[in-house]
This record gives sequence, C-alpha cells and structure tokens, in this order.
Amino acid sequence: MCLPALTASSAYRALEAHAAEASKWHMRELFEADDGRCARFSAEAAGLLLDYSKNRIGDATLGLLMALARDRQLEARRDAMFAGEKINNTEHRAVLHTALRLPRGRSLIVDGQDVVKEVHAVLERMAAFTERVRSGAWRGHGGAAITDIVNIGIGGSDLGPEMVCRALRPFVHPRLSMHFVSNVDGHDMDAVLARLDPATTLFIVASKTFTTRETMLNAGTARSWFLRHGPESALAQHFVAVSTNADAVAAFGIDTANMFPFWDWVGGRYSVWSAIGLPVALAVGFDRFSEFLAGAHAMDEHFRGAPLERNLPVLLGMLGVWYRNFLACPSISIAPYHQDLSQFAVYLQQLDMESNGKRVTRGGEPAGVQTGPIVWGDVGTNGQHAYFQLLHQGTDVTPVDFIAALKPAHGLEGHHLVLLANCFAQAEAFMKGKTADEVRAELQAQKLGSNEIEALVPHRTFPGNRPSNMIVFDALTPATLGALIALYEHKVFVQGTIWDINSFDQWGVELGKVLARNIEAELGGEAKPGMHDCSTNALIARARAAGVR
Ligand SMILES: O=P(O)(O)OC[C@H]1O[C@H](O)[C@H](O)[C@@H](O)[C@@H]1O
Repeated sequence: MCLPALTASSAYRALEAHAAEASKWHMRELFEADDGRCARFSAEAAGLLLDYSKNRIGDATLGLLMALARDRQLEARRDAMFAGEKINNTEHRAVLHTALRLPRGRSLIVDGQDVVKEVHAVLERMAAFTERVRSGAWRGHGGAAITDIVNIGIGGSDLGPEMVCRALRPFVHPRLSMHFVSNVDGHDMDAVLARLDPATTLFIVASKTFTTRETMLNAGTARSWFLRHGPESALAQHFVAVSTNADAVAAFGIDTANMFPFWDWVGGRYSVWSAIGLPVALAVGFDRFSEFLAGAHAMDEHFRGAPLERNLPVLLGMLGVWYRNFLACPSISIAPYHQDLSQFAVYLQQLDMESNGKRVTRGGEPAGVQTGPIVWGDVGTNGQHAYFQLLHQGTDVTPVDFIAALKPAHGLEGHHLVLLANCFAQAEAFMKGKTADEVRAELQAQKLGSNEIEALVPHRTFPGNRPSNMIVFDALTPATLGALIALYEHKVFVQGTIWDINSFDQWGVELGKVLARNIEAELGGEAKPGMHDCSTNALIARARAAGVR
C-alpha cells in the first residue's frame, strides 16, 4: 500500500538533475524569449484562472513534475479518496469532505450507508433552521428575533466558518451579527459577551469531538452567563450544537433535537462544508450556502476529470513540490488582494500545516524529504508595507500566491484599480527584479555622484526571479469562494500523495494537550506540582504565587 521512497524514484532523480539546470535560469529571460509563456502556463476551472507563468519552470519542468505525479499514483490515490476508501490509515477512516458537496440524487455507499442521503438530510434540517432564524420566526426567550450569533469552537470548528463569514460579508443578513469565540483565553469570551443581549443571542457550540477543552470551557461560560439573565427553560432557544458526538452534546445539556450532526469521515479542517458551516448558512442564507457547496463541487469535478497538465490543484501542488524539494524553499506566502479574505491565510495554515506537517510516511518510515511548507501571509496591500521587503530582497526565496477578484463588491471610486495595480505590480517586480545597471541608470539620471551610486547599487538592486502564482476570478461570490477553498484542499492532497504521508491525521497536537491537563491540575492545586524540568516547575510556582485560578 505504501509507495517506495520518493528519492529512489527515477522521476525524482530526473527532477534533481533538472533543478541543477533550472536554478541557472532567470524568469526575466524566460519571458523575453517566449511570448506564449503566459498563455501556455495558464489554466482555468470553476471560475478561477490560475496564471502560473511567473514560476521558475519550463515545459520540461512541468513534464517531469507530471511524471513524478504519475509515478506516485496520484490519479489512483485521488480516485480512492473520492470513492470513500479508508485512506486515513492511522485512524482507519474514509476522507469524504467531497461527499459533503455532492448534489442531491447522487449516491456514494460507504460501510453500507449512502452518505449522500445522510448529508442531504442534515442539509435539509440546516435549511429549515436557518430560514426560521433569518425570518425571525425563531425567537429568543423574550419573544424578539435573534440578532447575534456566537459560534463557540476552535481549529476546524472555528477557522472555516469565521473565514467564510468574513469573506461573504456583503451577503450577510443585515439583522445578524456574527461572532466567533475560539480561544480558551477568557479575554476572547469576555470581549464578545460584553456586546451581547442574552435575549437575542444564539450560541452554536461547534466541536467534532465535543471534548475539546477550550470549547467546553467556553460553552460552559456562555451557558452560565445566559442563565444569569434568562430562565433554564429557554436554553433550547439559545443553544444549538454541531458535533459527531450526540452523547456528549446531551450530557452538556443541549437537546439533541437542536444538534446538527456530521461524521467521522469529515476531518475538522475540511468540515466547513458540513453542519460546521451552520454559521455561514445562517449569515448568508441557505441558498448562498448551497452555491458555496456547488462551487467546491465544480472544483472537485475538475480535479477528478481534468488531465493532470491542465488540472489546477495538481499544478499548484506540483509547483509547491518543485519549490519545497528541489529549490529548497521553506515557506509559502498567501497574498489575497481582497480585504474580505483577511482570514484566508490563517485558515490555510490549519488546512496545509496540520495536514502535511508530518515527518513520517503512511508506513511510518522517515519521509526522507522536506514535507509541508510553512504557510503565512496577509491581505494586500497591507503586506507590502510590512514584510514584502523580505520577499523582494531577503535571503530566502518565498513563493507567493496572489489572489484577486476583478470586480469589487463596493462602489467606492478608484480603490479597486489601485488595489489591482499593486497586486499585478508586485508579481511583476518579484519576477523581473531590478538589475544593477538599471539602478545605476536611474541614479545617474538623478545626478548622484559615482561613489554614492556605487555605494547604493547593492542596496537598491532586486534579484527578481522570485516565483508567484496569480489566482484571479470575477468576483468573490459564494461559488468562487467554494472553488477557491476546494482548490487548496486538493493541492494539499496532491502534495501529501507525492510525499506519501497521511494528510488526514494530526497526532502532533496531542502531546501539548496531555501536558496541559497535568499542569492545569497543578496550577489549580488539585495535584501536587509534578516532576517537570526546572523551567516548567519555576513557571508553575510563579503563576501560583500570582494567584492564578
Ligand atoms: O472540533 P473539535 O473536536 O473541537 O476539534 C477542534 C480542533 O482541535 C484539534 O486539536 C485538532 O488539532 C483540530 O484538527 C480540530 O479542528
């Protein structure tokens, strides 16, 4: 079932040899020599255009990358995921976020159950519930319509719905304010509760396991706060749950009639398409939520059916492999030139780094090559005035994904033109750079003396040859956003397949959780301070002395 070592594959070795050659190329020259480069290195699907021409590649590079993808059985692996095979081998689970966006009427049998039927049964309940809340038919205990919705969840039970609600801001119901509390830090809950009227607030407790310490503590605090203002009999009007764990939901005191289920084959970081997306459906309405699912489904169909050479997730994924494994790039930066995508990089951090931050293969052998990159970024143009300096002139090469909508959702004159100009200019500057001769000519025109010119030349020279992808779409709609997220989900899958790692478990988050439980008991005085290292012991003692509780 596991693949042979990646470095042993002839396609990998051919790419190593090719990289030695390709690292001598400069993209400026590649563009000068080839007018057809942009047309050849662009592809379109599900409303997204991917222009990947500003990458350090030639036709041979792509040929070799696709050979590597085939060598790693990408198509068979992809089909196994879509078919519901238990590809999450350390948890013996299928990986079926793609089934969450299958249209009604399709069928997919997993363990004897038609998962599409189950999915649509929950979607129908979500549709009915969201309609009642949005229309005002669902009322708080004082008889008034809901005005504020607070999602309490963390990780995959927070990042997806929060990012999507922000991204679809222009579509949000005018009566509804959306809030997201994730951090166990009481400052988070405190700041949100201070703005709420308990009589018109609806809490969604969202947790796949319904055991996550942060979420349970925050949910308990929210419930106590509510009970200080409203009767216990009204809890059901103000608390609903989203989970796979009905017993724990009932034990918490939420009527399971007010629980929206999902399934163990939905990974937390892939769950925004499930009932975890309830805040999205409430905010923008069920029809828009359906469009969001349809956009992702369109990308699924593309990923399943398009030839590898024209396949957006495959291209994005294999370009990432090229930089990670052959050109030694440790991180990638995400630059959405769209304020409503302000949470997109944070969302991708969990999607990518929790999926591919693995050091062993599915068979438990050392991965043997670098795996998932560090993912970071922020919206443009803000990033330009913060960290783009390092991207232009730092010692590491960081590939950038630019993301831009051609049409804004606002009518403010002039802004969008300046925004897009900056986006395109940054990508051009990364690619072209500025040579020493260009700097000299510029400074001579300013009549600087030759000594000063020579002193400034190294500082003002840009090496260029810095890669970027440009992802462009017409406007940020539910459908486009669905396609965009699915594009990155499948990109992560492509890379996990090449590296032969399990992209769908996350054992790395466990150790800290266990240690925190121990220290929690010690800080609370329920357990004697344990035999930690002297640093941890001293920190515990200091916090106890400060009276932490
Ligand atoms: O939804 P929950 O079960 O509360 O889990 C919330 C999050 O916490 C875990 O520690 C995992 O790292 C995440 O993958 C998950 O999304």
